[in-house]
Amino acid sequence: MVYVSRKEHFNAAHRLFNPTWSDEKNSEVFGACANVNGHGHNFELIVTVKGEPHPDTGFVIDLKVLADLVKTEIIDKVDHRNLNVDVDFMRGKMASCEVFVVEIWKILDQALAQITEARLHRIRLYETPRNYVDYYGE
Ligand SMILES: Nc1nc2c(c(=O)[nH]1)N=C([C@H](O)[C@H](O)COP(=O)(O)OP(=O)(O)OP(=O)(O)O)CN2
Repeated sequence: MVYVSRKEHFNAAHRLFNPTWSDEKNSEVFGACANVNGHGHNFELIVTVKGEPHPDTGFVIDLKVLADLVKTEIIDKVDHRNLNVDVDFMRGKMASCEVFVVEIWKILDQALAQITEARLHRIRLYETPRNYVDYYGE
């Protein structure tokens, strides 16, 4: 089994708040991340796919194919957007990295299954250079 990864970059804004809570409680729990007009991040998304190298190509997946898939399925939908208001698959959800990475997984897992036998292994999402989350589909 070989693990192949592609890293992409995007900018997006979000606001962390729970609409069922008061402004005071949101500020208490989320601090400045609950500010009404949101805040932005330079995200890094690392998508790792696993599989056996194909005997003819030596590829688990053509990295150009993986790059195009991540771009069309995710980056084009989130880059320079507000996750709370502009991104269909995040509408009505908490815009935390944890929730975001699970939604990204659902989309990529389904899209990959249509083009290859290689499987999604991990999605790593950096929100800042020091904060990141990993999701393995479990
Ligand atoms: N479990 C989570 N905690 C937090 C999330 C999240 O998505 N999941 N998000 C945030 C904020 O959106 C943001 O990431 C906070 O940034 P900040 O604290 O400024 O982090 P930095 O790495 O830029 O700065 P440090 O000073 O190094 O912490 C908050 N929590």
